[in-house]
Amino acid sequence: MSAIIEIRGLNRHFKTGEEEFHALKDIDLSVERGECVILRGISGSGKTTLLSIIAGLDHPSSGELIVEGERIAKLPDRHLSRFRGRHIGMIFQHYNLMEHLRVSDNVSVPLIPMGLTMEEVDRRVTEAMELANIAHKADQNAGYLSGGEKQRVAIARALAADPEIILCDEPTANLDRANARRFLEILAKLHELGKTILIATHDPIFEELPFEARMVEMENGIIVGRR
Ligand SMILES: Nc1ncnc2c1ncn2[C@@H]1O[C@H](COP(=O)(O)OP(=O)(O)OP(=O)(O)O)[C@@H](O)[C@H]1O
Repeated sequence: MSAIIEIRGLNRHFKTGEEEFHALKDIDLSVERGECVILRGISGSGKTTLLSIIAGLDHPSSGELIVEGERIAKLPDRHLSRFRGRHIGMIFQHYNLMEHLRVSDNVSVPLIPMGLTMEEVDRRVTEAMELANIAHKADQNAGYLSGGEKQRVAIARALAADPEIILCDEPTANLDRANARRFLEILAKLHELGKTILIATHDPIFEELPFEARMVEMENGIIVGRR
């Protein structure tokens, strides 16, 4: 296996007035292709900051980050968004759906810049909705869905471009336990498909994942434990 994400000596400082806040401190993390990594830690430990940097939504203050062989912090913005669109799917706690649009339209959004034929867009959207168990709501407006269904639309949207890497930030925070368990089942399917998955969470339900995952504990911007 080769590392799909390689992080070495990564730091992130934020300037707040005169103060400098050190949100990530000397992070080393190597994630193999097809691996599932659970980043755990209390609120404020740096999980979201780390995921945002891996997604190229934020930049490290120093250190090295290589994703799919690219030093992404060095990519110009235009290339970075294309890179992200192709390689990274993101599932966040707030789903950011376009509520007045149909489920299938929401799922097709990441495919728009890819210049695909209508048939190819339809094929990918249908496949992603089936994988995320939301195909039966394809024509419904996203605004009328339940919380669990909205999340499944967000999952389908993250999968539409068939990215190798899936990043999830507190994905079960707004779900009841039954929907959280359904989310674990979808993750198991993605794992079987060989996706590389990183999840930031403090939800103990991830102890029940039906496949092997690596636990990485964060505290105050530092990785304090791994297993
Ligand atoms: N843009 C910013 N400016 C200043 N401080 C920031 C900024 N972004 C994050 N931080 C700080 O960095 C620390 C880590 O935040 P982060 O959101 O990564 O934590 P987290 O572990 O994901 O927490 P949660 O579980 O609550 O989402 C926090 O103390 C936060 O206030």
